[in-house]
Amino acid sequence: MVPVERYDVVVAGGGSAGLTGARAAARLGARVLLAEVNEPGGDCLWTGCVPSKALLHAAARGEDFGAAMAQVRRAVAAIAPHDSARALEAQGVAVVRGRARFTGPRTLEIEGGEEGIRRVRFRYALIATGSAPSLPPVPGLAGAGPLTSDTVWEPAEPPERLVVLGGGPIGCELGQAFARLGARVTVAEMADRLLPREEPAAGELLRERLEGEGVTVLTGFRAERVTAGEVHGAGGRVLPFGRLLVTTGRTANTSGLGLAAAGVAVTGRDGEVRVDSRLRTANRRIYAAGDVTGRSAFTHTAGAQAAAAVTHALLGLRRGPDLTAAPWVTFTDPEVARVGMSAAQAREKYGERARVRVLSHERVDRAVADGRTDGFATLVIGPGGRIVGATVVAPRAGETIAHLATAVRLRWTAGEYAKTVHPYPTYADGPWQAALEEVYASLASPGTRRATIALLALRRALHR
Ligand SMILES: Cc1cc2nc3c(=O)[nH]c(=O)nc-3n(C[C@H](O)[C@H](O)[C@H](O)COP(=O)(O)OP(=O)(O)OC[C@H]3O[C@@H](n4cnc5c(N)ncnc54)[C@H](O)[C@@H]3O)c2cc1C
Ligand SMILES: NC(=O)c1ccc[n+]([C@@H]2O[C@H](COP(=O)([O-])OP(=O)(O)OC[C@H]3O[C@@H](n4cnc5c(N)ncnc54)[C@H](O)[C@@H]3O)[C@@H](O)[C@H]2O)c1
Repeated sequence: MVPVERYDVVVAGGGSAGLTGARAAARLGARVLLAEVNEPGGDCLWTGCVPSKALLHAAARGEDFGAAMAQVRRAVAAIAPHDSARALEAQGVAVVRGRARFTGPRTLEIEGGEEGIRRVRFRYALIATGSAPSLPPVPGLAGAGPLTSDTVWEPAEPPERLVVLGGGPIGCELGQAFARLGARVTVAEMADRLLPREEPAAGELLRERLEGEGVTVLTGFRAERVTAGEVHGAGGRVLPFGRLLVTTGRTANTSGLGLAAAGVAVTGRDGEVRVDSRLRTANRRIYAAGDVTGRSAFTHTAGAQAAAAVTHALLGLRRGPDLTAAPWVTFTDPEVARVGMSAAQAREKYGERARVRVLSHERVDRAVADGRTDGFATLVIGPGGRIVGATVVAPRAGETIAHLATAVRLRWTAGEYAKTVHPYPTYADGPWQAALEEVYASLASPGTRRATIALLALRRALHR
């Protein structure tokens, strides 16, 4: 009979959410066990953020394919020790290699570790099992041996005639990187533009940039079937390919987790773990964070959710993460960075009370000096003049968006944002100038103008 071990917190999955959740629980003094089926690190480290950013960096430097792949391996190897079982154990987290499966509302089993099956009883559990690439139900697609973001890191040479199906963040980042590394790339997107969740101008600008680099971009392309070496789209469009890379979305990892035994509900549509605003599942002792919830698609938001979930479970503190002000970045060249609402979302929510300021980077001296005036900054302003969203498209836009995230979180007005003097010449000057324009526009309103003219006249009389 296998003895039952007892822990305050058991974490299933050692990716961005699980690592942060386990460390946070250990820091609070809890007995924590982390179960991970592979090496800890998750998608971000092994097949996601880290390799894709390393690949983009190597591609931007004009390295050859072999050198770029070596850079990918170096980056992963340099970061892996920080997420390793050994590092976690040193931080007070017990780690077991194996697959976790709930056997009841307060128990789970971990199978596959060196010690065979482990039986565990928990006070709280955190489901952090992430997501996996999903293939759309296109006849012939699975049989064509498509690459995904899980497997694209294997080729020794640039894939010849690469068709990337899906022009979201993964498709655009990898499509640009592989094109710069010498592959002939087509990106085929179902929507009418690339990055359809972002400001329309961002997708259009990226399209121009990619086409300028020799990538073929097809929008409004819905794949209907795949035959030997060809993707057939609606309207008779045919795309020949050497390799296919499918980047059309991801599915939550919930199968085989024993969720029914644990009383954890999943959403009907996509099978994600259903959570409330405190990240609690239908079983109040079990929380979930990260991609598996469908409410987070980024490493930083996964970590924020996991830390909030563990704090709530162990200390009862109601500190849900405020993801309305969590920024995100697509690391193409130029980068597309966003926080909060798009212009369209704000107009839908606030109607006439929404205002949008767009500043072309032709007016940002740093962009002029760099010869990179193709970008722009958008400030989305809601009721009371508050900044409710922003987009920056530029080199290193991800750095610029961080300050705007503070503005959105603290509900600053454009005037308050403009009070922080920004360094010159930087790309951060773009949103700052956009905020200043908003301030100048309010100064030009008839009421304010009358008041300043009256004050001027008074001061003239006093100081002749
Ligand atoms: C190509 C690509 C690029 C990306 N770039 C970025 C980026 O630049 N910035 C960004 O913020 N995000 C990026 N992302 C998204 C980011 O990687 C994910 O949002 C993040 O990894 C999600 O973290 P997670 O903890 O929810 O899941 P994961 O990191 O996937 O971790 C889940 C872990 O659970 C384990 N697991 C699954 N089932 C079980 C089980 N039953 N028992 C035990 N363990 C289990 C898995 O092995 C895995 O290690 C990118 C993703 C991809 C694919
Ligand atoms: N830099 C980052 O932070 C980063 C980078 C990569 C991925 N991610 C995250 O990972 C998640 C997954 O990314 P993704 O790009 O795979 O998914 P996604 O859902 O963001 O984009 C998939 C794209 O594929 C298109 N599509 C769907 N079915 C199609 C079909 N049959 N034919 C053609 N196009 C089709 C969609 O319209 C969409 O634009 C996202 O939520 C993303 O935010 C983040």
